[in-house]
Amino acid sequence: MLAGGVGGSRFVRGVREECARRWPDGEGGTEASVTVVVNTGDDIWLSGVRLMPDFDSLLYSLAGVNDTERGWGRAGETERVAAELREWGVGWPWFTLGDLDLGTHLARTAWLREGLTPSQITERLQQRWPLGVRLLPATDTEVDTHVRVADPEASDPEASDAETRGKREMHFQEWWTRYHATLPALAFRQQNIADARPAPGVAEAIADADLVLVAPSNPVVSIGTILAVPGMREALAATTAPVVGVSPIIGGKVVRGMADACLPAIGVETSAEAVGRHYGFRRDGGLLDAWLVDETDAAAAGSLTADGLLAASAPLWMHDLDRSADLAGAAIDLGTAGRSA
Ligand SMILES: C[C@H](OP(=O)(O)O)C(=O)O
Repeated sequence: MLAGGVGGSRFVRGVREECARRWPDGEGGTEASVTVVVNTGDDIWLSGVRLMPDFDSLLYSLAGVNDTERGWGRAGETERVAAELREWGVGWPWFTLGDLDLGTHLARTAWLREGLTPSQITERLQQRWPLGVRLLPATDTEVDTHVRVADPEASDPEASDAETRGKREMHFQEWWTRYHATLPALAFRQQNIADARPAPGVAEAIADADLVLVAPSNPVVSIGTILAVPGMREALAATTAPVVGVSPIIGGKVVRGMADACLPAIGVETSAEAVGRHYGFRRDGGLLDAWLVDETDAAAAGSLTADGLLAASAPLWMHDLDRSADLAGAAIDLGTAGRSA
């Protein structure tokens, strides 16, 4: 499965639940083996520590130690260290690091300093709780996403170059957290992306899969970053497993997050059909064998089907674990249909 952290967590928990329903192993787990290839484009160095927000969201959520009310971070979190950092003028005052969360970042940074790779570290972090799925970072290379934004205040009177006037670039986390994606995004750029390779185990997991699911995550900064890693698209094109995507857009609106602020930068409309066509179908050299949209977007599925593509509709709202599992079941069924088609 390919996933980001927010929509990704809910969907992955649904997949784990649905696998336990369909293929129980008698101990409350499942015989199915689920591997999640996690977006690393949101990662950042901040206050001297390495953050991997999507990986940590998945880790905390699958472990059941996440803050379900805020939708991010650890349950029972305190912010004493963040208050001290603010006094020292270290880090970003608008980006609060919780104390428990900082423990994870400190451990990760200590292991990085010891020479471990991000995939070795994520493996270590997963040993603390039985997650029931395996999480792999998409790549071990630091591919932090930067956003080029339109900002009239960035006008540098000295700048003679129309290309740079009224524009500036910032880390994705600053755009997302400080500006809540309100500065119009012109482009997204992942640092070092040309030198990146899929992390160890990623290409093998895709090659050996019976089914590949694309979570209803942000198509630009989460799934888009995973797909931008050189070698990833080739691995997905080569697998014999059906690739089934789930739309992150319902009725022309984002389910959560701010994908609608990202899609215009890549010239894609905020609609279930447009995102499906943007991923493209394997028949035409794209990503998908099948695309799952919400029932309210049944017309989009009809329009894709009329073009000879496999698409279906099902309830996509993941209000609770049961509904997330039902959605995962619909995606698995669509994959089975894709395989026999
Ligand atoms: C909702 C979506 O979640 P993610 O891509 O982190 O899974 C997003 O943040 O736009």
